[in-house]
Amino acid sequence: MQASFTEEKSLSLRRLGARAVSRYTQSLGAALLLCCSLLTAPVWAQSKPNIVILATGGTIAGAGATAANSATYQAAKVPVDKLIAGVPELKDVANVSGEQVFQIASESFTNAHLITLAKRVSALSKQPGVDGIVVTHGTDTLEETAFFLTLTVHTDKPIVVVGSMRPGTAMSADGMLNLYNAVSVAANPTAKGKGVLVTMNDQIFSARDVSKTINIVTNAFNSQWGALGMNVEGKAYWFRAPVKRHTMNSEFDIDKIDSLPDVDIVYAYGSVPPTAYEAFAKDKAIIQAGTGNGSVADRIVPVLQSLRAKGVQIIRAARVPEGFVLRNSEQPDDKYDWVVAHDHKAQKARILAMVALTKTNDSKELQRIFWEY
Ligand SMILES: NC(=O)C[C@H](N)C(=O)O
Repeated sequence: MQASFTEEKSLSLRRLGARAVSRYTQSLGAALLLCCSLLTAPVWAQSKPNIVILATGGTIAGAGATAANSATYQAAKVPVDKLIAGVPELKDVANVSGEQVFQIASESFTNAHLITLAKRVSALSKQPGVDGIVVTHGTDTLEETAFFLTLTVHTDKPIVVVGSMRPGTAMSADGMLNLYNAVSVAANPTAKGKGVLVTMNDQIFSARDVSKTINIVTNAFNSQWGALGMNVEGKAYWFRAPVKRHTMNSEFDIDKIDSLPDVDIVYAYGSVPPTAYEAFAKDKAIIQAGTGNGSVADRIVPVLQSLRAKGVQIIRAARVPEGFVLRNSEQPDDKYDWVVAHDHKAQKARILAMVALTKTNDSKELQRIFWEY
């Protein structure tokens, strides 16, 4: 049956509309296809971040005689270019370059090493062509170096410190995946502004409160406050963020620090003698890793009061692995003009005290700094 004019007109309008809709759909589809192809372009086609690896030695650069030697090896043997060559997948996540700053086991780090490394990190972080920095480091003092960097390097670019518990020559060596995780995190924009990070055993820790707590397994690093997140197959999953001051929000700047004052640690125990404290009488500060809540033996109190009277700052930390030292609990800190280290273990308290003493020798200012960092 022939359709009437009106019907024909409406029919053609419908056809026009349908054609327009299908053309629009086709062009929309093409546009979407183009966007998707750009988004899923092969990794090499996307511009990748530039990450610099500063190598300092440690077990991650270690070598053992056989694959069974996971604990018997020599640290600080493998140069940075071989570390990078050993993980070809790094080029999938970043444009990587390497510098050999030192080649030492980290138990041999000194204050001079800390300053040299931090100044290099600071200089690199100021270069527009550098998007992130990875520091490979021995695990023994990794936490101290990472904390020093987070206190003194003014950048929001990701800085990630990484090590390994087994040499690359061992079965189930952990260094390669640790390095891949570290570069992935340093290349990840979501890692910006979180302070210096430590990646070990797939976890991402804050440099502030991570410590090596076990000395012969690959999950050697822990924080009593937990990891910030995890890195799995090159992707970071965050669950927490730091609340203490660091990097851009720090009042300390490595570009203005050329030396560090003497601060040493006394490890307290039943019958600890006064000589352990008097040995450091010329220091700017003595950290006591005290029993329990940072307690001080009654025979040691007058020794510390005498040292304080000579200008030595007394800082009470605890040898207990978890918890934090409360001011005036069991010890009259206000009366004796002592400082408490808050939740910092003695080795971290020493780093913070050295940095703080480059700016102040006032015990009330020191206490503020221990609350805030
Ligand atoms: N796993 C390690 O890296 C231990 C070594 N002693 C170091 O700190 O350099």
